[in-house]
Amino acid sequence: MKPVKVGICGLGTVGGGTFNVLKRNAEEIARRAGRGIEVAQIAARSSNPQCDATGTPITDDVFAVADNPEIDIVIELIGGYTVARELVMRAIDNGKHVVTANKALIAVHGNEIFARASEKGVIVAFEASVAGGIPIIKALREGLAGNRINWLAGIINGTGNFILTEMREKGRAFEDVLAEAQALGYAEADPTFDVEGIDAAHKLTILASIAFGIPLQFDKAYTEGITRLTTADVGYAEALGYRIKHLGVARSTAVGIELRVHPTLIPADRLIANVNGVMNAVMVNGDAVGSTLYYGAGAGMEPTASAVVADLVDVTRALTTDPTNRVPHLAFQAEQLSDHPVLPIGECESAYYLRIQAKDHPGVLAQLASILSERGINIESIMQKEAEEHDGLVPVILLTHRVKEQRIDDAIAAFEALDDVVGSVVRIRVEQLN
Ligand SMILES: NC(=O)C1=CN([C@@H]2O[C@H](COP(=O)(O)OP(=O)(O)OC[C@H]3O[C@@H](n4cnc5c(N)ncnc54)[C@H](O)[C@@H]3O)[C@@H](O)[C@H]2O)C=CC1
Ligand SMILES: N[C@@H](CC=O)C(=O)O
Ligand code: NA
Repeated sequence: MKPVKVGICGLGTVGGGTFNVLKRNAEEIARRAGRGIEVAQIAARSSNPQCDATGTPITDDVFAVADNPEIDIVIELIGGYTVARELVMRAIDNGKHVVTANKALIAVHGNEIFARASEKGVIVAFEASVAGGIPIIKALREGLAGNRINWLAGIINGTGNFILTEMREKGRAFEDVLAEAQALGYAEADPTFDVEGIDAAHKLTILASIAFGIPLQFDKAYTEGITRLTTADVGYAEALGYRIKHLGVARSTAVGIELRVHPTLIPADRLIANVNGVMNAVMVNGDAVGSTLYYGAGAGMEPTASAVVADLVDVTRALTTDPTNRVPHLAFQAEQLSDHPVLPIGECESAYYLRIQAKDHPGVLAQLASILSERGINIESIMQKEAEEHDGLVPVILLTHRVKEQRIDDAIAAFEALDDVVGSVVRIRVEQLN
């Protein structure tokens, strides 16, 4: 059988990795796909020193790939929402299948893209868009298809986890580690997407749709990054037996779906609390299977290429078998997506770590405790440190039981109104992830 012809758009970290893996493992890949996969054209603005593409036709126009009648599958690896969207739509309109690593594109324009792909009878595959090399989309769509998914929680930004790990283990400065993550090809073109949680929110949006059968709703995701975390809070969390990780959490409740990305305290003995560096991990809890955990490299040249190539193999197989019997884009049949609402953050429930800077006066603790008890918030533990010599302020650290976020917001406002409390209260969510 003749090889499937693919075009790579964007020859950066992931594009270069994809070319290299396709070339190095060509024989193995053809044995799995049932036919060869040949890169017939590349669109790139410049060459990539980590990838020798000599002999493959190169253009600087990505639309030339989408319009190339020889090409069966367009691989979008340029990133961004604008040109990438036009490119993918053009490829679909031309009847081509698409493989992309672009979570921003899928989270924001996926509903439109999938509708057009279904109309045209083509596949859009995006395994590399979430958690890099971990086959989490395949696991959710296929491996867990018998379950009602209760919740999922993941470390889904490699750059952010790399920064937190290096800061905690080696005391390195934030900016210094971020620059290294960029040099290693982990970071987004705009690294504020990584450190402000936007990239993780893109990925969480995709996972939640596949887990719960809801349309993609990135605009409803609550997003908080890692830039406001302090080493003091990392230390206090450890003293209480927790690690702080940047998590994406999606939970199905009777009234709606929680969709939130934020730093989170996790008990230090959980496997996911020990996922370090660029590694990602996603826990998925299903009613039949219980809790499961998926772990692997969340970013980088070849780990991400691994997922891109797996999608190419899937599409190639689908081309040679019954094209009407495909796994739906969001795991549920398009006409079966549910309108179960995504909840505003105030309606979401979790436990909380609170750090309050209090004046060293008797009775402060009693005031704090009564504010919580008046609002029906139970205290799990309380820790009061020595007064800091330079300002005489006492850090008071409280862990609460689970409660709706709006009640904690209300308690924090009452704390901050006390004469004996100075500055803003630090609030970090806590998840047990059992
Ligand atoms: N780097 C990583 O570890 C991962 C990246 N991704 C996603 O993969 C995509 C690509 O990311 P990277 O390879 O890291 O980015 P990159 O910046 O290394 O590569 C993108 C390449 O596309 C080229 N490009 C951009 N616009 C173009 C245009 N209009 N015409 C021709 N070439 C164009 C750029 O010159 C660059 O060489 C993004 O959507 C990113 O979010 C997903 C998972 C992991
Ligand atoms: N910038 C992203 C790349 C992979 O999706 C990350 O750091 O996780
Ligand atoms: Na993946």
